[in-house]
This record gives sequence, C-alpha cells and structure tokens, in this order.
Amino acid sequence: MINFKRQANAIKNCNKTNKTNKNAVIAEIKVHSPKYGDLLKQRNELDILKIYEEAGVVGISYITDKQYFNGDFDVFKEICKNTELPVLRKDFITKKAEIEKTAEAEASTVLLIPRILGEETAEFVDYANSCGLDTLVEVHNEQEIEIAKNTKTSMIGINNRDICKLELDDGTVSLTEKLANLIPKDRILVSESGISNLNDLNIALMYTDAVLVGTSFMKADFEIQKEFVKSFVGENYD
Ligand SMILES: O=C(O)c1ccccc1NCC(=O)[C@H](O)[C@H](O)COP(=O)(O)O
Repeated sequence: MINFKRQANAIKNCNKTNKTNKNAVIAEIKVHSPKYGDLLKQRNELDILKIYEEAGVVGISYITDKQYFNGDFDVFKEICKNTELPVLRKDFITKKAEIEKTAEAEASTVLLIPRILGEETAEFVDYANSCGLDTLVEVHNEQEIEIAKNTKTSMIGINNRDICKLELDDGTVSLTEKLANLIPKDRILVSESGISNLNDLNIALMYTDAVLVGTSFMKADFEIQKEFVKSFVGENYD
C-alpha cells in the first residue's frame, strides 16, 4: 500500500527550516462555522486551496462533517486530488470504514477524537496507520491526553475549543499553554482552533510545533487573503 504519511514529515521539515522564519501552519478550507455561518461566500474551495499553497502553508485541513459544518466528501476528494500538500480529514470518525474511505481519497491524515472513541482510540490509530495514514489525535483535557499518550499517534492536537460545544465557545490559546507540557516531546504537537491573530499564533508556537487555523483565514477578504495567510507563515517565506 502507498504510504501517505506526509503531514508529520511536512511539519518536521518545516521546523528544520525555521531559520527562515517559516511557521508550520495547517490551513483549513472551512465552508461553514456553527458560530459565523457561511464562510465560503460563493468562492470556490480549489481557489482557496491555491491561495493557501501560494502562501506557503505546510498542510490543508478540510471538515467533511455535513450536519454542523456543511462539509462534502466529494469536495474533500477534489482537494486531495489537486494538491501535493498533505491533507487532513476532520470529522467525527466512529467507524473503521471511514478510515478506509479517507485513505482511498489519498488524504494524508485522519482526525481521531478520544472524547468519542475512548479507549478504542489506540486501535483506530493502529488501523489508520495500517491504511497508510498519519493520525492527529485531538485532546481538550488531561484525561484525553492520557488516552492519546497510550496510542502510537505521531501527532497530538490540542483543540482550544470544546468540540462538544460545537464552536459556540470561544477557544483561546491559553488551553494550549496549560496542556502542552503534559504531552510527550516525541509527538508532534498542534494547537487547533481560536487562533485569530499573530499574537495568538506566537503564543501557540511557543508551546507547539504547528498550528491549525480555519475561521480567521476564511474571514479574510479575498483580495488580502494570501497576504494574511503569509503573515502567519512568516515574513521571510517566498
Ligand atoms: O476538531 C474537531 O474535533 C472537529 C471534528 C469534526 C468537525 C469539526 C471539528 N472541529 C472544528 C475544527 O476543526 C476547527 O474548524 C479548526 O480547528 C479550525 O479552528 P478555527 O481556526 O477556530 O476555525
């Protein structure tokens, strides 16, 4: 089977080149937010993909959940097909068949949530790895960190928001500051959600290897979107 394990390597390679001030930014093509509504605003997902690529991000995230985030698996497949960047699938995965479907789409990484999978998280990580996928195991509290630590996941994400509140809470990077030192250094650590400006970004990157940003990139006006994303990636990126 083809090995799609690219997300973790992309972040590691990016960090090696940090001499050039390039930050490891995973950019989300987020079409809908439960809090802000439509974020796509009649734009095309593949145009946004191109902007993110040109801005120098290390990876792409896309939410396939339809019910709350208006995601579309066919769009996800198109995104995977149209980029060399690693692509993360975010969804509420509960079945191994969904992991197979993610690998078939030639994604790089699948999100797994201990809040949903509990002690089965480790088994789902192994299964995703056997399908050639990287895994991002997402935590929001100490109990979930214990579950994540007992898996072979290469990446752990601290979601600054409580996903059970479906984005109606305001996540802040203070959660990343609080939890980061509980996560073993051999895992790639990602700060996710609620990162809306360079101050948030800099705080998150003091504690983590990468950040995942959606809403603030999507809310930036189309004309300035690339420059805005570039400012997160780092001034010296070309
Ligand atoms: O993170 C999850 O557990 C999740 C699972 C399924 C659908 C959506 C999910 N979370 C939302 C996000 O992933 C955020 O959009 C992402 O972290 C970006 O956050 P923001 O920059 O605040 O839009």
